[in-house]
Amino acid sequence: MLLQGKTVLITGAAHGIGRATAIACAKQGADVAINYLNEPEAAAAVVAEIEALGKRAIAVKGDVADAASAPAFVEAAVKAFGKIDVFVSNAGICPFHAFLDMPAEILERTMRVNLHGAYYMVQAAAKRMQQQGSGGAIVAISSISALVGGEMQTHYTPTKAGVHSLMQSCAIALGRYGIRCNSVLPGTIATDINKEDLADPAKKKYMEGRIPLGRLGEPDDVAGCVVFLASDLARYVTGSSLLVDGGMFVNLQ
Ligand SMILES: NC(=O)C1=CN([C@@H]2O[C@H](COP(=O)(O)OP(=O)(O)OC[C@H]3O[C@@H](n4cnc5c(N)ncnc54)[C@H](O)[C@@H]3O)[C@@H](O)[C@H]2O)C=CC1
Ligand SMILES: C[C@H](O)[C@@H]1OC(=O)[C@H](O)[C@@H]1O
Repeated sequence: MLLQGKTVLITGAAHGIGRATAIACAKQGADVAINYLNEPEAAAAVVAEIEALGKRAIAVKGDVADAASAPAFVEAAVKAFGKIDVFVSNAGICPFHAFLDMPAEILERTMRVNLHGAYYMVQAAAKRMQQQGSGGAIVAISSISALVGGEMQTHYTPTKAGVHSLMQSCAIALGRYGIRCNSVLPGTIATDINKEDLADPAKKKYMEGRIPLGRLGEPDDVAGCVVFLASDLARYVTGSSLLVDGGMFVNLQ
């Protein structure tokens, strides 16, 4: 088991990639604390699924855009499990919208959730890891969108570039404490975040056609890569990023 005896915290883990990662970590022996925004039933179902695997789990409500939610999440996990070993910053939104008439509130909310939220959470987790004195692993879910643009994502892609950059800088700031920081860059993974966008069959077919492996990603495709970066198999990996996109990025022609 790659995470036996570890405590893992994951933001935005009631659904999608966060949920799959929470369950994958438990399957590898971890106790798991999940943060959720406003889906108490879905969060409770994740907790139940982890407990059925014989591991401990808690769900903590909080909006990652609220700076106070970060220390509250970390404290709740420490109270339940005594320590934290791995932190996964996953919560994110992508309300597709055109650039020229982008409402300020959509821009600002996207920045606050995706970038400020990641910053507050990673900082709170790192503080605790530094106090514990036994290192740790931080993995942030960035995106292929850190590297390429999106017409309806002008507010979103900069946040994902920011998260990727945050991990690079944190790798330097936290390396002396044995805390590794890496990012995962998913391509197009079928989840609630893009359900509406991919409901258009032409758009879905176009996206699939751009992927050499021939299919959209599934949350579990990303979860396995997070487990790897969180585990001691990746003990000399920090400041790095892992594209998990079925080859979409390299498919020019
Ligand atoms: N699905 C995809 O194609 C890709 C997703 N990503 C990233 O993966 C991460 C997870 O997204 P998915 O699982 O795809 O979508 P999802 O919509 O299934 O999950 C996102 C989760 O974040 C939570 N969340 C949203 N705002 C929050 C807030 N303010 N505080 C706490 N939780 C909040 C939601 O409640 C939800 O449970 C996001 O950061 C997204 O940007 C990156 C690349 C591709
Ligand atoms: C939500 C989009 O389908 C998804 O999000 C990302 O980060 C990828 O770039 C995809 O565009």
